[in-house]
Amino acid sequence: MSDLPSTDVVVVGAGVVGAAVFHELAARGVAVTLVDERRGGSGTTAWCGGVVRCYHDTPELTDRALYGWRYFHAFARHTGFDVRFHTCGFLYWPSAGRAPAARAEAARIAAAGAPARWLEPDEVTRRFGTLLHDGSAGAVWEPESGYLEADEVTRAWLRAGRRKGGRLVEGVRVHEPLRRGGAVRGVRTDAGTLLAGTVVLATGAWTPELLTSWGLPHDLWNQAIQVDLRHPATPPAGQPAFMDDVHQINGRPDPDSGGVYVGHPTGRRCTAEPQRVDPAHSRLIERAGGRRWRWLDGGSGGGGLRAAECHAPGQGNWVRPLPGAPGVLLATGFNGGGFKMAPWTGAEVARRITGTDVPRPETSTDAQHRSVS
Ligand SMILES: NCCCC(=O)O
Repeated sequence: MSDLPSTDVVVVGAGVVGAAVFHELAARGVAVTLVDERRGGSGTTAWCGGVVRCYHDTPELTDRALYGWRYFHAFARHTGFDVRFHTCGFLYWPSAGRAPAARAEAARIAAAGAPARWLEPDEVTRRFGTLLHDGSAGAVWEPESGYLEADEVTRAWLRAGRRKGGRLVEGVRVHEPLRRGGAVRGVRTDAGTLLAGTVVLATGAWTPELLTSWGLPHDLWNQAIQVDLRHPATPPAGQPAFMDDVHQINGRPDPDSGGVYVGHPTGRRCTAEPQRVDPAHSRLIERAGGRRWRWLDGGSGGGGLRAAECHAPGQGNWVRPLPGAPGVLLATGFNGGGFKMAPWTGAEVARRITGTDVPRPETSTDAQHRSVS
């Protein structure tokens, strides 16, 4: 007996990744049900900075991110809903010794149709010098990258997925897998059983404890992330989103408040529950960030976020079957970068379930994106 209507695919977790998978499957005519114990988008996604950039240290991850970059630039065409892509630009400083590889990867990104190029140190200083303390290293510059509001994107995917026939079940907890003949064929929930051909776990930071409670071995873990909202004395005009492997900081502007989000890795393992901002870590953020950005000298703090990210070994990005649990697909372990990978994840899950490739998303402005400003 099924207490919720049976479905081809049940997706567990209505964060940004689960919502992307839900929409992609529904758009492709798959009967899909998305279940979350909370309102969709109200978990870790509610705290997500929504940065979308192309550059990564490996071509495989860059290509996945490029897929997302193109998709987000054509979000309305894919979903029917308009969500603004804030193209504040993205600046990436590689760690010492990686500059030649970063320069080559920027050229590869540009050849793939997304504006990106290597800026020599004097050009970094010329463009961003009023903002910088340390502009001495070269950097990758992506003028058409930036961020989207993750909660808006998630709710748009959920609405679009429902309009395309997907079923969204919020406020219902998934307890355990339903096993039939050696495979997982659904889940038991607060609302009864839900039979499904495939179970997709898009459970983010809840994945490690979920798998442990299901008795399934895994090597995923959660790491605490802290990102502070800083309010410079003078709002920094022209502030790009950034990732800095020299000083170990990342962030993006927040025009609504005139501030800038700045994060610095905590390196600490944690449970899935959101935490309060740790003032000791805020001091580390201020110190590390102040080595790069001049505006961190003055100004004030304005809160921030401290939450858990699900990490996987190696380069992460686990969109794959779960060993020992036929019928289960994992879509997690993005090591903090799940937002920009969500479109690729939706396409990859759809490919694995339907056995067909998903065409690369084209933006209406692909051609004009070939030249770098
Ligand atoms: N956790 C923030 C990472 C952002 C990014 O990967 O671009």
